[in-house]
Amino acid sequence: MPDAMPFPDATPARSPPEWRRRWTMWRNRVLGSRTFQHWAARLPVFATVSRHRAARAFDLVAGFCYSQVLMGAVQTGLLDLLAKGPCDADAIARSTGLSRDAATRLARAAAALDLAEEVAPGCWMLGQQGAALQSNAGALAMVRHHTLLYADLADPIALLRKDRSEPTALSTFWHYATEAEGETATRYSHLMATSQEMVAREAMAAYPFDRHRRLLDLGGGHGAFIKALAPACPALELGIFDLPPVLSGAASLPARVALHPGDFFATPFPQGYDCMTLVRILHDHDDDRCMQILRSAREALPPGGRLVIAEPMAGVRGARAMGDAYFGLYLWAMNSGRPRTASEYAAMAREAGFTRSQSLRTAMPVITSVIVCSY
Ligand SMILES: C[S@@+](CC[C@H](N)C(=O)[O-])C[C@H]1O[C@@H](n2cnc3c(N)ncnc32)[C@H](O)[C@@H]1O
Repeated sequence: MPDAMPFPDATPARSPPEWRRRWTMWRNRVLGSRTFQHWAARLPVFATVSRHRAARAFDLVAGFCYSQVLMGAVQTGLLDLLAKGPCDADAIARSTGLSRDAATRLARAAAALDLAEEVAPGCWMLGQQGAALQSNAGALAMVRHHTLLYADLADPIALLRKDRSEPTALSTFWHYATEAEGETATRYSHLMATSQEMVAREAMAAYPFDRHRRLLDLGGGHGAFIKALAPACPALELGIFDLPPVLSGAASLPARVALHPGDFFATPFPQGYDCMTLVRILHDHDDDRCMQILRSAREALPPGGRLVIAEPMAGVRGARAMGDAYFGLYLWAMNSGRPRTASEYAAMAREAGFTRSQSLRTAMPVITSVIVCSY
């Protein structure tokens, strides 16, 4: 039975202080005034800010189109093609299977978004954003995977109205991925593994895992995190806990890695590990299930042991759009889980029996934040 939880989104709403209400009303009236907008765009100091705001507003309006240009550039192989060298519209058309006109339109759109660069009239190479993305297999896998998310978001109101009561494209994918044997489990674990490298790098930079003797990665999939950790911590004994069909696909693991097939919600976690990691696990689960995982980890860890939680979190300065807008809707569409703030995790960890939680800084909170819990 799910516990009655004190944490969820149902935190009682409070009214803002009167000054805050008045100030926000006034500010919004001014910013929404056509006269103010007209003058602000022309006054020397205001002009830069106002142009920047206008561009941001347009990005919000047009963001879906930009994402589809990126999807087109990835799925047609345009980014891969441009990585090889300069191409004109005919070469792009031949390689992508588009007409010459369509190829030109896509290349120009990609150039406007810095995915491509027109290095001579009618001739394109990779742009700066394109170069960064094209070399990042994890980001490209996520872009391709977004076809499912966009299918669910085609009618966002309908998605929100369903209140997570009906299957969605994303929930079906994740459901089969964790329940099914074979091809789907492999496809899902591959997606996770390719996007794992950046997360592992950030987590390892934030926390000294080599201070431990034995580490268990809970929900470790095919072992991408463990494989990243192993060379950096040669003395660490390692283990992975995951569902049996997922673990059966794990390959090329170092000999010192023990596999523990099991289910978070039915199998006690193995004992004897002084560090456990939850990398991109908890945000996938609703609060009751999240508490079950935290309690099981607390029971299996010895006093002084550490639970390291690494995932993108909500309410992080500089990464709020990712936490609350992207993951908020992604996890809604998945019909499970929610992005949480570090203080929500600290409260949940306390409830599970941990007495200390510490948030560690990461250089790229858009990729992951890190919290360490102990008792
Ligand atoms: C989002 S993936 C994260 C994988 C990996 N930690 C990473 O960051 O790449 C979630 C992982 O949790 C595992 N998982 C999901 N439900 C589980 C359950 N009930 N018991 C054990 N593992 C589970 C999945 O098989 C998958 O490997």
